[in-house]
Amino acid sequence: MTLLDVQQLTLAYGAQPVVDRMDFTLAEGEIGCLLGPSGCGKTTVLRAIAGFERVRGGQIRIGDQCVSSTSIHLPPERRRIGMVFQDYALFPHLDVRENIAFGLGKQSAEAQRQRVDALLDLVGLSQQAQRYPHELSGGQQQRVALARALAPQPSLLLMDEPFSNLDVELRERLSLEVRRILKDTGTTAILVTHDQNEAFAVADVVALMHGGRIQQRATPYDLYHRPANRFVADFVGQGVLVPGRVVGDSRVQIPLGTLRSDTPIDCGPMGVCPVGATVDVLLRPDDIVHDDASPDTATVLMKAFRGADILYTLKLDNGVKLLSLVPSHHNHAIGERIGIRLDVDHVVTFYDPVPPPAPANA
Ligand SMILES: Nc1ncnc2c1ncn2[C@@H]1O[C@H](COP(=O)(O)OP(=O)(O)OP(=O)(O)O)[C@@H](O)[C@H]1O
Repeated sequence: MTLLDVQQLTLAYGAQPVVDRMDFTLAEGEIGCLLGPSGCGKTTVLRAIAGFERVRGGQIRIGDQCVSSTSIHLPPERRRIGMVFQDYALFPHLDVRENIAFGLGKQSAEAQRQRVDALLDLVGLSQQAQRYPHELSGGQQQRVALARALAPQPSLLLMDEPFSNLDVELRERLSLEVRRILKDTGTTAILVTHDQNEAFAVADVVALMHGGRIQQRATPYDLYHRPANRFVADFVGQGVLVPGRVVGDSRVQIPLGTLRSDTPIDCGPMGVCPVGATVDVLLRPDDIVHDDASPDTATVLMKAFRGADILYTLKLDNGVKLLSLVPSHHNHAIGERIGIRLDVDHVVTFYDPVPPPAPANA
């Protein structure tokens, strides 16, 4: 069942448009993510769903109720929404147990105690129940904030950059833990972040925003392996675009060989690309495999040590640059030639029509 249905949502601050006719849905129990560069409007969308911003067009439905449209605006406290913010926003004068119990006012003392005990157990803080926020680490404070938001069993949980105040290692651990907690409780949630690793760790489905629009809504896997356009390909993961020539319905030739796509090569308005068309082919660092036995070689231009792997920037003799992720025990010097071969699972091509040359005397 669809729990959140955002249709043709249009938002603006004064005369400044922020979001333009955005569609976004979430099924019950699904975790979505709004991902995108700073200023693309993620937080504004979240605030509109929470009821803190009025919409300029379109509508937002939660369950079977329209909560926002140009004529309807349900106040935030009537939307059954839980929120987790970047700065935790815990009450400093209440201990962990009291913070979590805060939104449970109408329940009996015994029901409250049982609910808080269950949540303390869920977020792994049963031993810290009597502590005050200043006596907790950042990660522990964020878990309290999550437990507090989940306590009244919201129909939808909104999380705005919840991990950005944490160090990288904790961010990774907590994001996996938050996903586990949301799945255990069957909570429908939206995460807002500009960090793709966080988006991939937490979400079932990611909407990548840019210029007030969703560029692609897809699973993390498809966003990486089947980017819909150049912006998505560039924002998500690393990679390079190399020139390719279409040599058949689903085959494209690039400097290191011929790739076979599982779908016909698309030339936009022209439909399936005719033989001879030129396209750009996306090559991810994991598409280029280091292989001493390969007849194809490239020169090491740069290298970035990443612990388990080294990310090499390579140059072919024809000047084309590539990225290759190689286990770090293959430690090559800059300027060295190394053997490489293609190992491409998903062929991603982009076609942009080349404008005809201007007449010489124009
Ligand atoms: N209260 C406001 N008044 C006017 N303009 C605003 C207001 N809040 C945000 N904006 C503008 O609206 C646009 C979208 O802002 P928003 O905070 O939604 O982006 P974001 O994608 O969440 O960015 P970030 O990742 O930096 O938080 C930006 O250009 C921002 O400057």
